[in-house]
Amino acid sequence: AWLGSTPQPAPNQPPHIPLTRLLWLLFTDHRSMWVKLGAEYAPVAQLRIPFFTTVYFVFGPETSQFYHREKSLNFLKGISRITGPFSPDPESKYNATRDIGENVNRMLVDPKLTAHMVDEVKKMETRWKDGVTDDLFGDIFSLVMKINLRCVYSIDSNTPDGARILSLVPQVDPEKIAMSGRAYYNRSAVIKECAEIFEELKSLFSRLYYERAPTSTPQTTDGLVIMGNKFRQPDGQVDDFKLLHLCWSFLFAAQVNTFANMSWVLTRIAHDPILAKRVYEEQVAIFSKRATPVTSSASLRVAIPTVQELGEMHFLDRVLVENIRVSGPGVSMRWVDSDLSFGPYAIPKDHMLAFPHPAMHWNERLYPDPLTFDPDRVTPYAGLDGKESAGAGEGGLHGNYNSAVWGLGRHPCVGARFALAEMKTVISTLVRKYELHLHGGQLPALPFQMSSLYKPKSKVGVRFVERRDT
Ligand code: HEM
Repeated sequence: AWLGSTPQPAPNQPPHIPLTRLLWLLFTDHRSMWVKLGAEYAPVAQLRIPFFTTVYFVFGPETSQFYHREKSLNFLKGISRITGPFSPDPESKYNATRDIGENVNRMLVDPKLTAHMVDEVKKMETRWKDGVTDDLFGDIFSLVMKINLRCVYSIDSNTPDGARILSLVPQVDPEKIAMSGRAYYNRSAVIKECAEIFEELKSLFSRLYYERAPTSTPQTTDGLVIMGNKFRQPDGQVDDFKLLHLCWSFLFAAQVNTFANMSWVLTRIAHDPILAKRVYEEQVAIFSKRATPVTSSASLRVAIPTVQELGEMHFLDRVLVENIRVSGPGVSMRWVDSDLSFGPYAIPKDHMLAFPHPAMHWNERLYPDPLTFDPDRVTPYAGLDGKESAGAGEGGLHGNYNSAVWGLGRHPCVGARFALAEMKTVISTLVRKYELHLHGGQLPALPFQMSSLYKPKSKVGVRFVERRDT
């Protein structure tokens, strides 16, 4: 009955989306699915998903402030309904968000941060044969994980422990698991495998902590030691579960979108010579402003950007953010903790409430020609309802309720500044040294995915041709 029929909603209940309608759009036109459903059902609709729950959807910019600011919408419970069984903490008892923010934002004042990142880029380059990678997204995936382990937890991926962590973490990447068929038809086996990996990771992280803690000073910048100290219990032992949970949540949160966005932007640069020229020219302009200007091609190829210089890369900023907007098919989820209303509609507690990003980010009245990548776009502060965006005038990454690329309101991305620093350092380093050429010349096709940023189905090859002295 759930598949075929559309129940009549109670008077104050929003309309039902027939599951067949959603499935039809999914298979025939997944890119415009949320935009079409938004056009048909905005502002609120419900969908009964067999064996799961009823999900209420709010669509578009008119609902953005309500969704992002409402106190009784539970972010952690929302995530844990999807990925919880495959996480170290199925009941989401420990909220690692604040600790993650504290950990990564502290790194931004480390003067060696960008040098460490550039060093990891160099190691990646040595693995390319004749400057060619046939799997850009794969290479960037491991680059980002290596940078994050090294910069935040001082774990070198070339050590046996680092290499082991690097091989284990992708196996418990909840996004990958949620997109794999096995998570549904062989659920208990997948949960058991995850639990075994979490046990091994827990011992690894705690052992590294105990090895380092005795010789560390109060000024240490080693995030693993700082966090371990924080989780020290009165008996001197570290709460190793919290340490594991934090390390895993951080590695996952810092990985999925950062690596995908960095890879997409490099792919676009390799595909579009005009974009490549604009990105490169901004780099030239920024480095020529140094007290000792970096002007020769040879010195430009090896210069290491400072965090302050990264902040001046405004064009690259717009490229990165525009790419998240275009490449994000994802749906944000919250658990409804207490009964809510939106306009005439009642949204009962103990259900899921979802905000499909495309219904706002690909809304053509807000973003004309929405699927076209255009870094010169300006996102209006006033919504389609004519009302000013809640954050109007505040500025910052989370100030405009028409743009949720970095999250908004009660749950903004705590790693946004770190992610930008990392993406800009890597892209700046590669673009100053190389001209990029995309194999086949075509942007990769986009498969159906529920992930927050698309990952292409097939591998993306890029040739990095070293720039010559001019
Ligand atoms: C391109 C890279 C990134 C993008 C596009 C991105 C995007 C987002 C978005 C849209 C949200 C809000 C989700 C929602 O409302 O449901 C979010 C939350 C979050 N992000 Fe990011 N993120 C990125 C990188 C990072 C990094 C590098 C870290 C950590 C180092 C991080 C940590 C987090 C955390 C912990 C939250 C949850 C915040 C909370 O509990 O309120 N993110 N991110």
